[in-house]
Amino acid sequence: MSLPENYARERRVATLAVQRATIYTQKVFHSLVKGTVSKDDRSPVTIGDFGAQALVIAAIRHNFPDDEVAAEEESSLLRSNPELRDQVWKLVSQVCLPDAEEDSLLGGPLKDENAMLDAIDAGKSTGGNRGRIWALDPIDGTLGFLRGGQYAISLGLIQDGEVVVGVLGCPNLPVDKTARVINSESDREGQNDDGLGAIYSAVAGHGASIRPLARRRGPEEEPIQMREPLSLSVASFCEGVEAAHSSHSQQKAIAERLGIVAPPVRLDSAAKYAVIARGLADIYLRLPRNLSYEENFWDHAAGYLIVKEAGGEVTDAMGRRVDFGKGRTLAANKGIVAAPAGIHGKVLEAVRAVWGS
Ligand SMILES: Nc1ncnc2c1ncn2[C@@H]1O[C@H](COP(=O)(O)OS(=O)(=O)O)[C@@H](OP(=O)(O)O)[C@H]1O
Ligand SMILES: [Mg+2]
Ligand SMILES: [Mg+2]
Ligand SMILES: [Mg+2]
Repeated sequence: MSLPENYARERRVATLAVQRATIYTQKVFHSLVKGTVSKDDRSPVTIGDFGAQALVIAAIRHNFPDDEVAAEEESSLLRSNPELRDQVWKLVSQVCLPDAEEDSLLGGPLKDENAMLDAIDAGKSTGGNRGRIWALDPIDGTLGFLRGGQYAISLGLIQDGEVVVGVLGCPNLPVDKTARVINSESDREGQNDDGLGAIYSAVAGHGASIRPLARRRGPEEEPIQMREPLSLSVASFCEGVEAAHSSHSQQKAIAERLGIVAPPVRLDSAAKYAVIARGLADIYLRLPRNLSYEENFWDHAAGYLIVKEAGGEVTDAMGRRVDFGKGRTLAANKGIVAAPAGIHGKVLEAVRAVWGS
């Protein structure tokens, strides 16, 4: 089989599929704000996850019918709950891209509820290190999504165990690299939402780029590059919000050891990868508190490639290469350390001193 040189078609389809799914999740979020969807239970998350997964997988299957997809959700809850299913379908059936030609590239609207359920269930690949497998998280950072903070639609193409295409839709990240990163609805006060929403993408060996989410037509892609901080004393790091997912105290000790003085930027989801790739912060630390936890590979595939292609290095917390060919989880790895290539070694030394033993 001859390999496509730069995966241009894969990147284009993935970017548009992620754009369509973000339009959908924003619709869900607004119906949540308006009160048409209740915030008390998990339904907004569920409606968001299921619909976004259906929209992305339908687009992939339309364009690459021989590829496998491994995605977070499956449809049994929707099949047994007609009311929820109707809510999802009502929103899914309204979503299209602003540009008709681009929308038809994705296969146009989904046909009916059954097509939606089938698309959701086409995400059951078990992963592995052979062939082409798309890893999809339809909403990563579900808690951030609910809060009106950061969440991401994360889509990566893994070929023979290597990530070759990565796309991250980040509806609540600024396009402008000097803007503030919000992480809740209340952070937005006084801020103009117009500049929010970016899609990051990367192809192995071909760099990473950003484009605004809301652009109507044309590429408007801009290459991105990480900052190489002149000294660690001016660097900043980002970490997750949930103290159960990573050790804030150990991450603080590592930052102190490195001479980092700025407080951590805390945000949910794979948007953390986008934030360092864009130069809004420098280092992403995810040191597990629970050593038996295996990271889902869809939480990392896209972000990993975007950071690498923006000039970064990404390993696990023990300095090992991140292995995406082990199934639906990163079974051979623990935690994540992502930093500009020039300082990654130093960061790892500090991680080893504080955590490695
Ligand atoms: N115990 C534990 N340790 C590490 N990671 C876990 C754990 N439990 C869940 N998850 C996964 O975390 C995903 C959300 O990651 P975040 O980076 O947004 O979380 S955090 O902000 O760091 O707290 C989240 O993804 P989503 O479910 O898509 O939101 C989970 O896949
Ligand atoms: Mg996730
Ligand atoms: Mg998810
Ligand atoms: Mg989840």
